[in-house]
Amino acid sequence: MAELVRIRKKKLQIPISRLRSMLKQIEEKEVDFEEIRKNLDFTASLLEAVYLDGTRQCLESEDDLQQLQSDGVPSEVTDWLASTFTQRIRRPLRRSDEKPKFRSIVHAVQAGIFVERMFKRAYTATMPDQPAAVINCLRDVDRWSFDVFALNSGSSDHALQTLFFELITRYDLNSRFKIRISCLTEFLSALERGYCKYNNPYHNLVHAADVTQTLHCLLLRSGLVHWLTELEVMASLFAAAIHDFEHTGTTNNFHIHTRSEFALIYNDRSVQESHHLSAAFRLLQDDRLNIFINLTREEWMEMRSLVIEMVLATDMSSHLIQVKAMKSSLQQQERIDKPKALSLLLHTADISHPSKPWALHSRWTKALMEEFFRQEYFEDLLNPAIIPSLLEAETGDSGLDSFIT
Ligand SMILES: Nc1ncnc2c1ncn2[C@@H]1O[C@@H]2COP(=O)(O)O[C@H]2[C@H]1O
Ligand SMILES: [Zn+2]
Repeated sequence: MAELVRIRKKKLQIPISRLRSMLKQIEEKEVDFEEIRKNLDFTASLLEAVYLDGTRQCLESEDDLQQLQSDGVPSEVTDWLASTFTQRIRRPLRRSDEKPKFRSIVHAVQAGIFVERMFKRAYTATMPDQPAAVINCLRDVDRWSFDVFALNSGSSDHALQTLFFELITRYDLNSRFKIRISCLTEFLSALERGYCKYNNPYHNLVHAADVTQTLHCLLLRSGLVHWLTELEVMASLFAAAIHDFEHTGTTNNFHIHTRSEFALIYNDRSVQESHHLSAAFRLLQDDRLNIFINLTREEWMEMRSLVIEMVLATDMSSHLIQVKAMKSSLQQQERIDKPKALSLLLHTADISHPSKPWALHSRWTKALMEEFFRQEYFEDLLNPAIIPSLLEAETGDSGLDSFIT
């Protein structure tokens, strides 16, 4: 966008200076009509070109919406797609300050040493007291086909703790950031409790573990990990682990339309994502849970900013914008903005299950369908036309509170 503005400004410089020169001629009463005619002609054609260019840009962004529409697709579906994958009714996220770009030579050298150290630790980081089933599962932690459900059963419903612990140890981030094991354990227990708060079939600690492992796999297999500092790897894993913390099992649109407490707090903007971030960072306010207590102020600021950007980008309504921005950066061979690349990677991991082996994908799909159906049930409950009859049929009373627990 900044590039477009720059090109447009440059294009307009010549006609602006010609207009100024004509004004000067008129002011000085030294009018050369032929020159003025030529200058006006030139200025008009340039303005027309800029106008057409602007119109084309607008039409191109409309294309994204049109891609979602096709004959035979019910309007409810296209509406849902548009409200889920675009920000049609919302203002685009405001870009924060210029973000750091890809690394300097010093960072590259540091990263090389870091990755080498990580590979030396592979498969040795598992806690000695872990059950054999867990150790077995973790052997596949670098694979796309990693079975997070098996890890969850093997670890007695502690997939997130187990996986995060394993990855942090493997990348040696606990040493780098002086994270005490007891603090990490306390933090991870609190994190898991938050994921259990609403008893969601899909948005639970297994999903968080899945997304964290998938992000690790993407970083490793794409080689991107070589381009990241330890702080960026830490931020990425942390962002993945917290990205759906205390998810209510309902969508942002549900919050907005029911005028929920969260929608009111976050002014209808990325309602859930804002809450996941806020609630997870709130955990760190307690020193006993603050795994980043030993970071310098600068490290903390960088970490927090990156995590916020990444988690906000998991809002599905920024999907098309993100994909389009990355495509255009790649086409124009621009330098890739690191936080943008990491955000897209986290978003990719978040919606990756359809590309996983069938057994995993079908299990995720069933869980998600179940969650969507529950939401529909709540929607019916909140529909004034349905509430009385439904409540009488189900509970015999007419109080909503006793129903939604
Ligand atoms: N296979 C799928 N089909 C439709 N929606 C999906 C699918 N997988 C994930 N999602 C949605 O994509 C969202 C990505 O962010 P969340 O994990 O918060 O919630 C996820 C689901 O609501
Ligand atoms: Zn998610």
